[in-house]
Amino acid sequence: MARYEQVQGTVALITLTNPPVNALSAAVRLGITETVTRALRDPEVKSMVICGENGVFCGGADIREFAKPMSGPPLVPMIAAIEEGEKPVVAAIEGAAFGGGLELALGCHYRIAHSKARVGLPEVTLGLLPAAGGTQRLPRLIGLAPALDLITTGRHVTAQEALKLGIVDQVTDQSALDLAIQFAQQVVGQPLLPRKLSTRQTPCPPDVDGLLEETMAQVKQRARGAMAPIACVQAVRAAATLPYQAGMQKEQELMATLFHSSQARAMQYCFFAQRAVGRWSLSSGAHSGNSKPRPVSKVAVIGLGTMGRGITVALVKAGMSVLAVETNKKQLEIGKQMVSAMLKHDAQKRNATPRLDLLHFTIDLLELKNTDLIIEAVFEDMALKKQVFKELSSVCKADAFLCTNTSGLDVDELAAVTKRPELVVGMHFFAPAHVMKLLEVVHGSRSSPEAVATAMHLGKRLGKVSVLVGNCAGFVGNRMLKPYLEQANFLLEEGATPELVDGALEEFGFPMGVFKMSDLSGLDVGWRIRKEAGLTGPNVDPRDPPRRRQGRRYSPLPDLVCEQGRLGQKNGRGWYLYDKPGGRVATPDPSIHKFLEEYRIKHGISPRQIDRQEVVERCLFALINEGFRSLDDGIAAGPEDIDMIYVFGYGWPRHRGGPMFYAGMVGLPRVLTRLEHYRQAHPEVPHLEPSPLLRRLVASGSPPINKWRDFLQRPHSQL
Ligand SMILES: CCCCCCCCCCCCC[C@H](O)CC(=O)SCCNC(=O)CCNC(=O)[C@H](O)C(C)(C)COP(=O)(O)OP(=O)(O)OC[C@H]1O[C@@H](n2cnc3c(N)ncnc32)[C@H](O)[C@@H]1OP(=O)(O)O
Ligand SMILES: NC(=O)c1ccc[n+]([C@@H]2O[C@H](COP(=O)([O-])OP(=O)(O)OC[C@H]3O[C@@H](n4cnc5c(N)ncnc54)[C@H](O)[C@@H]3O)[C@@H](O)[C@H]2O)c1
Repeated sequence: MARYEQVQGTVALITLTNPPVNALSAAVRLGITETVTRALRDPEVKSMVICGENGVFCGGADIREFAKPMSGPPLVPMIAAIEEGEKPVVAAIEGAAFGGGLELALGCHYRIAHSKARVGLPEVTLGLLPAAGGTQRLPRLIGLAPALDLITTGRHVTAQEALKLGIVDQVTDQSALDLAIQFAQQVVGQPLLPRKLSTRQTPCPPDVDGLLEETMAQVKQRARGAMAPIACVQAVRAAATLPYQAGMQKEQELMATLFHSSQARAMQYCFFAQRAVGRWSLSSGAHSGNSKPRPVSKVAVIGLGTMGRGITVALVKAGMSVLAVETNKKQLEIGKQMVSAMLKHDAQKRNATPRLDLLHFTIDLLELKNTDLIIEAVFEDMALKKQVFKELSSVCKADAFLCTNTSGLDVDELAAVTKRPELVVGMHFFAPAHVMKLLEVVHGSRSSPEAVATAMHLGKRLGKVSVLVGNCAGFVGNRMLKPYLEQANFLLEEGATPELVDGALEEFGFPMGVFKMSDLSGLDVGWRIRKEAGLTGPNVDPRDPPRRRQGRRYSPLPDLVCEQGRLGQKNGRGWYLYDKPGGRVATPDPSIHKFLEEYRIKHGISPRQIDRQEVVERCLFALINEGFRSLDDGIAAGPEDIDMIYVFGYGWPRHRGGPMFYAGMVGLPRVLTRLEHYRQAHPEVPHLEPSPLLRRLVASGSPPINKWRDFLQRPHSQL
C-alpha cells in the first residue's frame, strides 16, 4: 500500500497507493513505516519524497477502520519516525491532504503543493480532533490564532491560503511531485532541526488566555452541544501552554473521550450517508450507475419571489446561464434588483466578480424555447402551477425538462397537464435556496430515469446534497414536519410557552426552536395551506368543534395568532416580539402568554407543568414515527435519505446523526414505549400511534440501522 522507488539516484520516492483517496489504512501505515525505515537505512538515499497515487496526497485516517478493533502501526510513532529521521522528507501534495494526511505532511520537513490542492484538519466534522499530532504541530507552524480557526472549524484551505498561512513552503501550477523531487535534492545537507515542528515554540499573541477564552466562548455557542470543537480548543491550548510531549499526551487523552462517543459515531455515519444518498435507485432497475444525466446549459426560473431569487443565484454561481421570468414588468424589475444585489454581495465576500452577464430577464414565456431545463417557483397554488405547466409544455422545446419547486403539491398532477410527463420532476429547494445545501428531487410516477439523473446531477453542480424522494403530500421533509409542528401546538395548549418548547429543542441542538422557525418562515404560509386544506377559514365543516378537525385533535392556536395580525418576523410580531418588522431578535411576549392563558380558560384546559424531556419526546418521536411511515411507504428510500434531509434541510444537529440514526441511538424499544405512552395519553392524535415498521423492527430485536431496509413493506414502491 506504499510503493518504494529510488529516483534521481538519491531520492527515495514513497507513493501511497490506496484508491480513491489514499486513506491511511493499517496496510498503508505499515507500507509507510517499512518504506521510510528502508530509506533511512539505505546509505545511497539522501532524501525522501512522499506523495499519493492518482493525484490525491491523502484523505486522512481510514474512517471505516474506526468502528473496528485497531490493527497495524499507529500513526503517531509512524509520523514521529519521519520527523525524527536525519534525512529530509518532502511532502508532494496534489489533490487533497486532509486530517491524518495533513498530519503526515506536517511530520515531513517540507511541503510542496499543487495550486489546485486543498489541505485541512476536518476531524472536528467527524466528532474527533486531529490526534496524530495535528493539534500540536499546526499551531507551532502557523501560530495559535490561525490554528484554532482551522482546527475548530475543520475548514478546507486552498493551496494559495496554505502558502500565505505558512502551511506549505511552495505552490506550483506544474507537477508538485517533480518540484518536490527537485527540492528534495536541493535541501540535502541543510540543517534539519529547525524544520522539525515538534522542536518549535507556538507563536502566540501577548494575551494567550484572552484569545483562548474568547475562542472557547465562540466555539461553545456554535457547537450546539457538540463536544469535539470544545476538545479541539483544549488540545490547541496545550500546544500554547505545554511542552510538545505533554501536549501530545493531552491530545491523546482528549481523543480517547471522543473516539467511542455517540457523537463521533453520528458524525461519521453522516459522512458516509451524505455520499450514499447520491447512489439512488428506482424499482424499475434504473439507478445512478446506469442512468445518464443530459447536459444542461440553459436554465429558466419561473417566479422571482423568495425561492426563485435564491435558485437563480445558485445557478449563476455555478456558472450557468439563467433566464428569469416574472408575471409583469414591475415584479421583474424587483426580482432583477434583488438577484443582482444578492450576486454582488456574494461576489464581494469572495473577492470575485459577480457573473451578471449570465442573467437574462423576461416576462415573455416564448423566450424559453431554447431552454434545456425550467424550474417553476410561482405561488404554492395548484391551479396556477397547472396553468404555468400547460404553457411551458407548449412553448418549450420538446425535450426540455420541467421541474417544480413546490413544497408538497402532487408532482403527478402537474405532470399530467403536460405533453411530456416523463420529463417532469420535483426540485424542492430550501430557503434560502442559494445557501441551504439540501435538494429533494421528487420522482413522479411517470418521471424518466434520465429526468431524475439530470435533476440529481444539477443539484450536485449547485453544490447541493440531492436526495431522491417519492411523491406524496410534503414529500419526506415537510411530511415529517407536520406531526412535529402539531405536537408543539398541543404542548402550548397543555401548559407550555413558546420559549419552553424552543428552549428544549435548542438545547437538543437545533439552531432555533419550532416557534422561532415558524416566525422566521412567516406564519401566514402555514395559515394559507391550512385554509386550503379546510382546517380553518370558511371551508371548515360547521359540525367540527374548535379543537377537532377531520376526525382528529386540532389546535387552532396558530390560526388565532395569525388572525391577530401576528405574522412573524416580517411584521415584528409572531409567537415572539421583535424590535421592528424584519427584526431578528426574539423576545418572549407577555401578550402571547396572556392569550394562551385565556385560550386554556375558554376551552376548559387545566395547564400542567411540562418538562423539557416531554417536549423533546413528543415533538421528535412524532417526527421520527412519520419517518418510519415514509420508509415503509417507499417515499424515502432508506434511513440515510431521511437523515440527510433533516441534517441539511432542517437544522437537525449533525452530532445526533439525523432523526432515524437518533432513534437507533435512543433505542427503538424506548421510542416505541414512549410513543405508546403518549398515544395512550392522547388517543385523539393518530400521529402518535407507533408505525408498523417501528413495531416490526422492535419485534425483530431492533436491528442496526443498516439492516432496516430488509424490513420495509414496500421498498422503493413509490420511487
Ligand atoms: C480508549 C480509546 C482510545 C482511542 C484513541 C484512538 C486513537 C486513534 C488514532 C487515530 C489517529 C487520528 C488521525 C487523524 O487525525 C484522524 C483522521 O484523519 S479522520 C479523517 C479525516 N479526513 C477527512 O475527514 C477527509 C474525508 N474525505 C473527504 O473529505 C473527501 O473524501 C475528499 C478526500 C476531499 C475527496 O472528495 P471526493 O473526491 O469528492 O470523493 P468522495 O468524498 O466521494 O470520497 C470518495 C470515496 O472515498 C471514501 N473516503 C474518503 N475519505 C475517506 C477516509 N478518510 N476514510 C475512508 N474512506 C474515505 C468516501 O467515503 C467515498 O467512498 P464511498 O462512501 O462513496 O463509498
Ligand atoms: N418560501 C419557502 O420557504 C419555500 C421553500 C421551499 C419551497 N417553496 C415553494 O416555492 C414556491 C415559491 O415560493 P416563494 O416563497 O418563493 O413564493 P413568493 O410568493 O415569494 O414568490 C412567488 C413569485 O412567483 C411570481 N409568479 C406568480 N405567478 C407567476 C407566473 N405565472 N409567472 C411568473 N411568475 C409568477 C410572483 O410574482 C412571485 O414573485 C412555492 O411553490 C413554495 O411552496 C417555498
